[in-house]
Amino acid sequence: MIGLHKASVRFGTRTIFTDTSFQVGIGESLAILGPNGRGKTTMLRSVLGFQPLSSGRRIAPDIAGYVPQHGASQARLSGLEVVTMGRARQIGLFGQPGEADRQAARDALARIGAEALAERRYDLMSGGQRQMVLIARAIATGSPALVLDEPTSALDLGNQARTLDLINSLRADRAHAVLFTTHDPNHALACADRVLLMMPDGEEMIGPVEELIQSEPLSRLYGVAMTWGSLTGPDGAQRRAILPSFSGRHAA
Ligand SMILES: Nc1ncnc2c1ncn2[C@@H]1O[C@H](COP(=O)(O)OP(=O)(O)OP(=O)(O)O)[C@@H](O)[C@H]1O
Repeated sequence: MIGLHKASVRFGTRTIFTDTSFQVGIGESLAILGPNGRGKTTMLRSVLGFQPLSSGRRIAPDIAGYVPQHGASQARLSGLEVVTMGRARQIGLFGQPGEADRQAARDALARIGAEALAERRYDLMSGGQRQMVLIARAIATGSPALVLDEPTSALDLGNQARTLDLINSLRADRAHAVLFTTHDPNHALACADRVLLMMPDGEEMIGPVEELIQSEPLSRLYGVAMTWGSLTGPDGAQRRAILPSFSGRHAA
């Protein structure tokens, strides 16, 4: 279980959120959406205990798997070594990673289809490659709570699909609670059970994906008209996607 209980964060006179409560249970995923600078990262950092609360409390296990928005480069470590760092709790303060830790790290890379990054230098990787390694590091922690800050922001479309599939498989395995932020409402449709909308006026709305991923609240959220479009999936089935008004402009 991961979340906040009547939590508030203020920076000086500026309130980011007030009296916010939500809980994500095992087997569930919750997506946070909101405009730039509204406070999504601050909310994740509050859940993780990195951001002190002005009031209220957080609900989280001792260790959570965390994928930050930007992965700082770490000198001369391989992808596998960075993922193995996720095993810190199992390794202990003065311990050395063993074969079981390295295998858990390899398994985590394989789970996201990033085995090829194991032997590459992390500090020389692209932003998207680092993001894949950090997702694997979060999985390798073995924590039941995963907190991902815009996990698909630097990824190409194939890796976005793999990451959304991964989040789906994590909630389907009934062993993880997943909390993530995104700027793409279709990613919430793809792999979230509930969403928390951080509205521009300071209000927060929380509810099932089917209720809140809708034209009216999303148009208010972003200040851009949002409409449904229909498309045919690879299996021939009809699907719906929610799109901003600029979609398809100048398309043939
Ligand atoms: N430690 C801090 N002290 C003061 N202000 C801060 C601090 N951390 C964040 N902020 C401010 O709080 C606001 C929310 O920032 P945050 O990074 O949480 O937004 P966000 O919704 O994740 O944005 P984006 O979508 O652009 O990533 C911003 O205006 C930011 O400058």
